[in-house]
Amino acid sequence: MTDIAARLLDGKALARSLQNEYKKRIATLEPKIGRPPGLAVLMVGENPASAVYVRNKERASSKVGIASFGQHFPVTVTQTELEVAIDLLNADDCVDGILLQLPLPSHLDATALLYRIRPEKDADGLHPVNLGRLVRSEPGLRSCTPAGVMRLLAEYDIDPAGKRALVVGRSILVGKPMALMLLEANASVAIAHSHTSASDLCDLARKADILVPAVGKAGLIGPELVKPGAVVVDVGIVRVTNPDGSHHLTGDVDFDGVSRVASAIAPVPGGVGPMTVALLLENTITSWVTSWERRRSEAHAAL
Ligand SMILES: NC(=O)C1=CN([C@@H]2O[C@H](COP(=O)(O)OP(=O)(O)OC[C@H]3O[C@@H](n4cnc5c(N)ncnc54)[C@H](OP(=O)(O)O)[C@@H]3O)[C@@H](O)[C@H]2O)C=CC1
Ligand SMILES: Nc1nc(=O)c2c([nH]1)NC[C@@H]1CN(c3ccc(C(=O)N[C@@H](CCC(=O)O)C(=O)O)cc3)C=[N+]21
Repeated sequence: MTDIAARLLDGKALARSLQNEYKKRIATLEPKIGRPPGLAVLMVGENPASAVYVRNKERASSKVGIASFGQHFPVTVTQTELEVAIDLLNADDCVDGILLQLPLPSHLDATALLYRIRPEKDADGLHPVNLGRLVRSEPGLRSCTPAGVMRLLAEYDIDPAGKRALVVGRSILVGKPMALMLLEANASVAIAHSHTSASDLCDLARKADILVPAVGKAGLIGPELVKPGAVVVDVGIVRVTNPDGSHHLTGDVDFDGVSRVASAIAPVPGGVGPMTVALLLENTITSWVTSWERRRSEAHAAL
């Protein structure tokens, strides 16, 4: 095996510097706008990956000066109760971003709820209007995780143009928008999923210059699936129970093995996760500024 010491794609450090920029931007604009940006997170029940996300989001929001409007519902919450919560947040002028934590318990219709969020407040970029804009390569609010991956690649001067990319996973939250963003950046993109045979996954992965696993299965990607010199961006988040009952987070990638083959690797934790949080803050700030500009131009038009 070629022994290459892979570069670490340090999402944690990049997210920290982005947060410092956001903090300055908010401090400059808040006196003009007259209120801080507001982000509302709706979470239902207990999900370990969501709990990590919610905790990190709240910490980062308070650090940069975004007001949090978190609401945590029990698993027994009804569709109507969530609809009412979304309607109130849609109408609340202090709320710029609304995020509905996924997955939801199976008695709830996640799609209907995502469609109910006003597209201008869709901090997660999951409303069909925003997904449609992405398909068309138009500006709009974009899914935070794939947008975070693209920002991380750019930071390390990794240009997907002309490269072969493989995205493993095809969810609306990560896999599909990830593939579209890599395509927009002129990569030749393939997508693998649960119906892809093990041998096809192996063939596709070993050809990929950029490999983005987004599945949630620890150890799915070992060194035998990685082209020497490839860039590997691990999106998966898996909570593993240690023998002593404590927990740690890992991704889809066998980090030790793959980092000997890849030229660059984004680890879990410390890679894509913090970038997701950063891009969520960025989307919220974008909505805050856009809604202020819209209101200002409406006020001018009324004069
Ligand atoms: N780092 C971060 O910021 C974030 C991390 N995550 C993590 O990323 C992972 C994926 O999240 P999400 O997309 O929401 O999850 P989903 O469960 O919605 O999607 C998983 C995808 O993986 C595919 N899949 C399942 N098993 C295999 C397999 N053996 N081989 C190839 N593909 C497979 C599924 O295929 P099919 O469509 O056929 O079912 C599906 O498309 C999770 O671990 C999640 O916690 C999620 C969001 C943000
Ligand atoms: N509508 C919706 N949008 C999401 O984006 C979404 C979601 N639902 N449901 C759950 C998943 C999971 N997810 C994570 C984001 C960041 C970290 C994160 O900050 N990870 C740190 C963890 C550090 C620590 O250990 O605290 C890291 O990887 O370094 C984790 C998980 C977003 N998700």
